[in-house]
Amino acid sequence: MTKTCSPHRLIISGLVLSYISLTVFLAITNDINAYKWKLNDDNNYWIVNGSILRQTSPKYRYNHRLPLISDGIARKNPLQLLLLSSSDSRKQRSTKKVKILIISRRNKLNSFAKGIATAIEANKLDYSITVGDNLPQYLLNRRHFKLIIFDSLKYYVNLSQRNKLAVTTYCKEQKRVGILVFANNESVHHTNIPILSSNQFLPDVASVRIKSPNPILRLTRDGGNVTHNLPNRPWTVFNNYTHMQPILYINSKNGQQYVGGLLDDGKDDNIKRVFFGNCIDFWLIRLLFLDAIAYLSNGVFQRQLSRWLQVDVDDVFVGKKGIRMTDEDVNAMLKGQEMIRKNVDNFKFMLGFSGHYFMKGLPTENRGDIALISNASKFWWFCHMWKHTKPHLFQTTELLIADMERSRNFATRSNLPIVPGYSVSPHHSGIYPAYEPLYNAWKRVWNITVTTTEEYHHLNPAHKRKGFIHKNIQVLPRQTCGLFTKTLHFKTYPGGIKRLNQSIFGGELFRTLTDNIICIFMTHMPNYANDRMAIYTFVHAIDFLKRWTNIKLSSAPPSELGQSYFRLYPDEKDPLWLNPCTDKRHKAIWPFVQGCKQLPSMIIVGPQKTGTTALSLYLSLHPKFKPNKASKRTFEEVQFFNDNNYRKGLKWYMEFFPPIESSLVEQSIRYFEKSATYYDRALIPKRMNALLPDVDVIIILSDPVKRAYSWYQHMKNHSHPAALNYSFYDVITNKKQDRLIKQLQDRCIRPGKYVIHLERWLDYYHPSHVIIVDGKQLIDDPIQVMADLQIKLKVNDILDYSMKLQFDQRKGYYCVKRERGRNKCLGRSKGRKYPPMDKDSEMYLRNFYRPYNIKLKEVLESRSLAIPTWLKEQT
Ligand SMILES: Nc1ncnc2c1ncn2[C@@H]1O[C@H](COP(=O)(O)OS(=O)(=O)O)[C@@H](OP(=O)(O)O)[C@H]1O
Repeated sequence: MTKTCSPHRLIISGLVLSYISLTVFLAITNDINAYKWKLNDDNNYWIVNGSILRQTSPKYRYNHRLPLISDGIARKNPLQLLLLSSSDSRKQRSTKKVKILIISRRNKLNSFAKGIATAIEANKLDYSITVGDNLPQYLLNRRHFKLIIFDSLKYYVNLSQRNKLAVTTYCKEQKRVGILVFANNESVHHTNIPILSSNQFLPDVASVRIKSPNPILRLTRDGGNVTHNLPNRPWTVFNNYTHMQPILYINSKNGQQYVGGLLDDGKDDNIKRVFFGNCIDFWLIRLLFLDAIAYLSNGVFQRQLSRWLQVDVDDVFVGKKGIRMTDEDVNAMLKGQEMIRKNVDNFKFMLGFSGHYFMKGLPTENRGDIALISNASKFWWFCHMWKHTKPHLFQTTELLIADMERSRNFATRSNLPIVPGYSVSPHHSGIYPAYEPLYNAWKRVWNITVTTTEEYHHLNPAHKRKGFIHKNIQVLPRQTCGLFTKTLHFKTYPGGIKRLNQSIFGGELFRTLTDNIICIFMTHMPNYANDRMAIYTFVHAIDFLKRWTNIKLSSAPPSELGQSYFRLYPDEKDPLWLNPCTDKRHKAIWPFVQGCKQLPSMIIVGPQKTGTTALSLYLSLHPKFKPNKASKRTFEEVQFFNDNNYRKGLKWYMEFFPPIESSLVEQSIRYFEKSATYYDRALIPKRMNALLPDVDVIIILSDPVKRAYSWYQHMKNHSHPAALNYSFYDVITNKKQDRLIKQLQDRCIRPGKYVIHLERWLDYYHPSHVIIVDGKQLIDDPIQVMADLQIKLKVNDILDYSMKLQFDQRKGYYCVKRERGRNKCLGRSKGRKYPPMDKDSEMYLRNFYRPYNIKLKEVLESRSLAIPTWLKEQT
């Protein structure tokens, strides 16, 4: 959990004044004004609701009757009910395939368009982005956009007739697709949209105010005049409009009022539009943006108003003497908690403890430890490591378990009300990248079902953090509130208190609270001691949120949050294993770094029955190529990226590629594996690319008709009941719903729809990493295939395979030459003898595959990939 921020020393008095004035200026509730924050080290007393609170040391007492947090809380909590019944959650699910289209004036990567994209992503919605040169062509056949955003007002009003027609036709035909337009420091004097004109209004802005009520307001609430954190860019104001209504007013310093946001409710042409006169980096526009996208998409992109808040206070006993909590700090924390509870139903701080450090501070701080235990029932508690040791550093799982058991004994002795099933790990160690012993020990000692991390997929960017489930433990994304273990005093806050206030009052923290339905923050004990910055931060952030939004905040036990999170985002359940060696932070919390440098650099992905075993054998004859270690557990193939093995985690895969002796490393030996089922499984290109983005993907394409028949024969040989009882023709043409026949039919036919699967691979791999091998040529002339393949694999020492392979009359295939005796051929299950395919089946399948093959040739051609001879002949 420890993160360091190097604090800057600033002059405290000015800061104090500025932050007090800001607080007062924002007219935050009486409670907050009454609460006295500790502003410097000398001023360490507290005023709550007007009176100084200095509680005498509470007696250290054990309360044996303190219960575990019971299901009762969960039952009372509205979360589950709401998520089950909410139309918002249904919409969340249904937005999976629908998207927002951003049409950008300049290029896709300009920072303004990126800002819009980030806001969309942070709200877990999908988008596409185009530069919009040829909109009719772009919009053709793309029916999934429910909203169009222009990042430039000027570009929008000056669209060519052709592009404009394409956009308006699309909006009308796709039924009620709205348009959102941002002015980005631009004025529009002569516009070909008669109802709108604007001129430039330079930055003399005193305040901004929402027009309330107005039809788009839902999440946003009119909080009054905004005078802080105003945008640096000049406003575009709209000065001549008809049939539209203002939604945002700008007040200049000389007292004039202008319109900075407009709504066209679509009465004229059935297309709703919203215009913003400034950019999304102004917090109020970003907030209104969320309402605008909901309004303009007729609710498709509307998100629920409920949010769930969890604030973890990690390491409550861990900390150097002098920065730990005193009993007064504990009282202040309880008071702060009371304030938060007024706005957040069921809220309690969630305290994480490492028992070893209990009572190891200064005398006043030890009284703080006692106060925490005495008030244990007023908080939620979660277990942590006994000495705060990173789990991946334990030598054995037994030692890890023993450490956790010590923690559990401490909790039992101290009667801590442990929240069921929740824990976190020091420095995120073992959660991601997943360290299996941690998952196993957690299950065994604490029956953990939920944890959190900031590290999945990476720490940054924060808005892309996701959740996943591993070994039945739900891992939820955790957010940052801007406070770290070493953030102790306002005066040394990095960037000064101004920076913290910016984050609270509309900035990063405010965005995090508005964007995330479930917000889990990690703070640390010293944030509640010293200047008590955490209380300041959360009380103000929540108050500001209440003032400017209609969001309803509640808290619920983590087990509830876990279930709800994956109900909202079922797509996130499956983890994605990335290479820990490519992220400095991950590398530091992963004990097997040697292994992650040692993964395959080429993979034969299939499809099945195209000659994958033969190709794998040929590759292994090359002195530079090494196949994965054989394993009895997996027979011939590793199949890591398929569901069952993938769930075993990365370490499991790495064991197939043991470290190569150093002499061989110098010769740059390359590992490879072949798993023929990879080719046609939907999730595999994504999973493989996440772990092995630079791997060479080798795909063998043979005539799909013959491939289908080969599979049928294979299954017959394995006594599949449908293959034994039905002819090939019956199986491939069967329309009945018999499960076994359907299953066999599917495996005969589906992999051969090559183009469908290939396009998925090409979504994740550049064609320069995709190598197509002609399956027929692999049978007829493997020596030439291997010569070409070595060139594609950029091998320096080309092996002449005529030295290694020769045709074997008995087998009817090429086999490996041996110095003495018979050739080494593949086993009986490869190159089987079976009767030729019947004509009806062949004709049926030829017709069936024709359109797929035509498309396959087009795709291969368009990516300059090799076209197999059999495909050229058939199309
Ligand atoms: N040298 C050599 N020896 C034997 N067989 C060869 C060889 N080269 C290619 N083939 C063709 O490979 C087919 C088996 O394909 P796979 O190895 O990909 O099958 S599997 O998916 O791994 O089960 C196999 O299919 P069947 O003829 O149906 O057995 C062969 O057509």
